[in-house]
Order: sequence, then structure tokens, then C-alpha cells
Amino acid sequence: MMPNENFVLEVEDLGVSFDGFKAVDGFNFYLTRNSVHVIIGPNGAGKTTVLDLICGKTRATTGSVKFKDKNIRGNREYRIVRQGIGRKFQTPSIYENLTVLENLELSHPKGRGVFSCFFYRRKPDIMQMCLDVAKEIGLEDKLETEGGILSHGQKQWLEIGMLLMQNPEIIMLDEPVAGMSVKEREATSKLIRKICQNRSVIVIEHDMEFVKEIADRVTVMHMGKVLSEGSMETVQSDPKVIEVYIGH
Ligand SMILES: Nc1ncnc2c1ncn2[C@@H]1O[C@H](COP(=O)(O)OP(=O)(O)OP(=O)(O)O)[C@@H](O)[C@H]1O
Repeated sequence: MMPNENFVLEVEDLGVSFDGFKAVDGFNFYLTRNSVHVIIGPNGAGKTTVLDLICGKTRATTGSVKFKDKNIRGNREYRIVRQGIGRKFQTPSIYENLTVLENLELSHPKGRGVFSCFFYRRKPDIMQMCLDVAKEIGLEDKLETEGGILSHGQKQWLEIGMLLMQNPEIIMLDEPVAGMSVKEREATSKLIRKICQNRSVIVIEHDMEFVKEIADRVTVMHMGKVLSEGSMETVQSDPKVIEVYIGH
């Protein structure tokens, strides 16, 4: 495929084997700027492994991962994060005994460290960003609430907020609405549509209603490969997809 300046991420021929088993195999993926691209597929299709390969948690054995035309395959995870790719895992990893505000503040690259001293003073620009992000994730009224007593959905939003504090160009979310109520799910799709206005979002999801609401583009994975790709309508009516996934 020709390089396209609209793609913020280009993944080609990506592959990894675990003890000879090809979990991801010749996988191609092109992420358009300011879009939401959802990866769906049956259990074990390789979706989470693709995110692990992109963010450097797992080392690829074949292929290339280009972020803004720079090859990042083989880079260490912390470097990839620093370059602008943020990842949220399935289980929230917020600090339960810190407040919403403190959780956000800590996540800013220049925010206060976990072991800050008494003489720390809040920097106004970071503080402003915390307030903006808190508003974006719908937790502006919970700034002084400890993370541990938030609802499941609020914890997930806080974690998305912690990613936003790093101002990444790409955000990767693994099953963000798992375990959420209908209302929380609706708020999450609004949030995702909002955050893609100035960055790109990759989402792994099983909930088809949710996928329909958020996806600009959908990639269906099966046995480590791309089974189908396109708009939700295109992949939904693809006989291959109906056979291995949606029809079941
Ligand atoms: N570190 C690993 N070592 C060995 N096998 C692995 C490893 N990571 C993933 N696998 C295997 O690779 C395959 C793909 O797993 P992966 O978690 O990427 O699938 P998935 O599409 O995300 O599935 P799910 O929808 O269930 O989360 C599975 O068969 C899994 O057991």
C-alpha cells in the first residue's frame, strides 16, 4: 500500500508466534487520523496481542509498525508511550487511595510523582489540564473523591482521563465498556466520539451495539489475520464475518 499522510499508524505484515502457534499472522492495519477504528473477532483471534505488539509489550517476529512514518517496531514500551501511543488495559489501574484530581495530576508527564514532598505546589497549567480532562470524562464533580469509591464505569473513565493527561496521538482501549451499565455505556460512546476529534482511537470490543455507535471503521480478526475490513455495514454483511463471528 502507498504511504498515506492521513494514516497516523501503518501496520504491515505483523506477526508473532508463541511456541510455534501464530497468534498474529500477516496482519495489516491502517489507522486514519481523528478516527475510531474498532477491532472485533472471536475469542483468541489475536486482538489483544495486536495491541501488545503495537505498544511494544510483546515483540513482533515479522512485519512493521509505523507511527507517523517512523518505524517503532522493536522500541521499548515506555518509549512508545512517550512518543504518543497510550494504552488502557481491561482492568482499571487507578490509585484507589488517591483522589480523582491526584490520579489525573500524577499522570501528567510533568505532574507530581507518587512520593512528592510537602513543599510541592500545584502548577497552574497542569491544574487547568486536570480540570479540563475531568470535565471531558464527566468527573468534574468528583475531583476530591478517592478513586476506590468510584463506580466501575467512573473508574474506567478516570483511567481514560489519565491517558488523556499524557496527550497521546493514539489511544488504545481494550473492551472499555465490559461490565458497564447501559447508561455508562452511552456516556462512554459519547466520550470516545469526543476524544477522537483530535486524536485516533483503537478499540477492541465485543458489544456490537457499542461498536455501531462508535466505529468509523471496523477490522474483523480471525486466527491472527484480517478476515474483513470496512464500515460496520460492510463487515456486518460480509458472508465470511457472518460465518465465523456474527452468526454465532
Ligand atoms: N504470551 C502468550 N503466550 C502464549 N500464547 C499467547 C500469549 N498471548 C496470547 N496467546 C495466545 O494467542 C491467541 C490470541 O490471544 P488474544 O488474547 O490476542 O486473543 P483475543 O482476540 O484478544 O481474544 P479475547 O477476545 O478472548 O480477548 C490465544 O490463543 C492466546 O492463548
